[in-house]
Amino acid sequence: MSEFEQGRSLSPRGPIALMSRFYKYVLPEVRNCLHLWRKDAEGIPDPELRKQALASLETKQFHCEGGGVYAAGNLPMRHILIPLIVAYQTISDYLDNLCDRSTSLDPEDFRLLHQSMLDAITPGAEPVNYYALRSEQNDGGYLHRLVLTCQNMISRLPGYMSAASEIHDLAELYTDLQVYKHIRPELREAALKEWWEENRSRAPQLYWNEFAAATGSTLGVFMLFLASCDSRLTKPDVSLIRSGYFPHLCCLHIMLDYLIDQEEDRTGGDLNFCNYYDNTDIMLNRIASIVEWARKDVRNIPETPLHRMVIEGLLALYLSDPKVSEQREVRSVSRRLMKRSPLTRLFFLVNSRWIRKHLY
Ligand SMILES: CC(C)=CCC/C(C)=C/CC/C(C)=C/CC/C(C)=C/CC/C(C)=C/CC/C(C)=C/CC/C(C)=C/COP(=O)(O)OP(=O)(O)O
Repeated sequence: MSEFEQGRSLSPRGPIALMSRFYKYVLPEVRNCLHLWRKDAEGIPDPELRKQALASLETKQFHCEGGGVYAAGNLPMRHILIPLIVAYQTISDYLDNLCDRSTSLDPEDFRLLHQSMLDAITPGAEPVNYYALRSEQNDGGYLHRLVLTCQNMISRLPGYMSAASEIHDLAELYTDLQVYKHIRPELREAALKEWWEENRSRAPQLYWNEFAAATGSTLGVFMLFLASCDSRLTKPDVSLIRSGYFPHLCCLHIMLDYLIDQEEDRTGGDLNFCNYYDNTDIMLNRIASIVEWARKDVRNIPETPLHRMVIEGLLALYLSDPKVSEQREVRSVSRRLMKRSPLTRLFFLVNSRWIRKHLY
């Protein structure tokens, strides 16, 4: 009987164990997957699709590397989790680029593109022409291969059927966000607020911009992939895990992502969910509250130490980004958020800096 079947935890208990798994297994294996997708993307016939696919792999590599942390939660299953997380995150990053750089502002086009993410997590779903509503269409099968890779990996997760509907729900929220976030700029805020009105009972403590941020994180889905490695996973387990991640931990993740892009987005006139507070102090207090809510939520799910480390890791990873020191206001928010940081966070901070300096 395996360690897993005996019910013993496979999850790292502390930051040193987590980082050693990250360096030894996760980082090299994620990079290997990314290398294979890069080779694949180089063969995309349409020059614009090729450019966006390669750009997403180039500039958003850390999304897959960070997401790969979930494979450290079950090393024996990493041969499934890593290709799955990399393929799913790569679809999301590629489509985000296509929507951002799109000449069309057509919500139906964005929805059809993102149907690929829903198909990726639906075993047996038949891929369609996701580019049917735009002019660039010939990716040589790149997006289909990403979708089929996810489906193939998911079919090897023994507990997946218990998690499927919650994963679908999170992916659908992500899809809605990507549609509303990319339509005509003057319609975006109203569309996002209307959507929040319909969904606000899911996140009663969050404002509309924070709810929208929460839906933009892929971490709830990754955590449910990890949980699906357990053949004994039940639907009540899945609900518990989902509410440990969504909305607060997911919200924290994307608010940090937007925080560090604040000035860039302000200059470019891009929507940024951190720009909807009356002043910096209010934003800081909201983020600090979200950290506390996320900490409280993960206390209710098994393997709490791993999720606590994810919270500390997110703060460390994002707030150590070189973009922080280039923005006066963000630097000050970051300093205040990092005040009285626990040792675990400082340890992840040193590691994040080290990785950026030596492994990039
Ligand atoms: C450098 C490195 C990888 C270090 C990590 C090492 C480390 C310290 C590990 C241990 C600590 C730990 C547990 C860390 C947490 C890691 C983690 C879980 C990271 C998350 C990575 C991830 C999945 C990122 C994805 C982010 C995401 C989904 C972004 C898209 C969301 C979104 C809506 C973005 C905004 O889009 P847009 O406005 O269009 O802007 P851009 O196009 O510019 O993005």
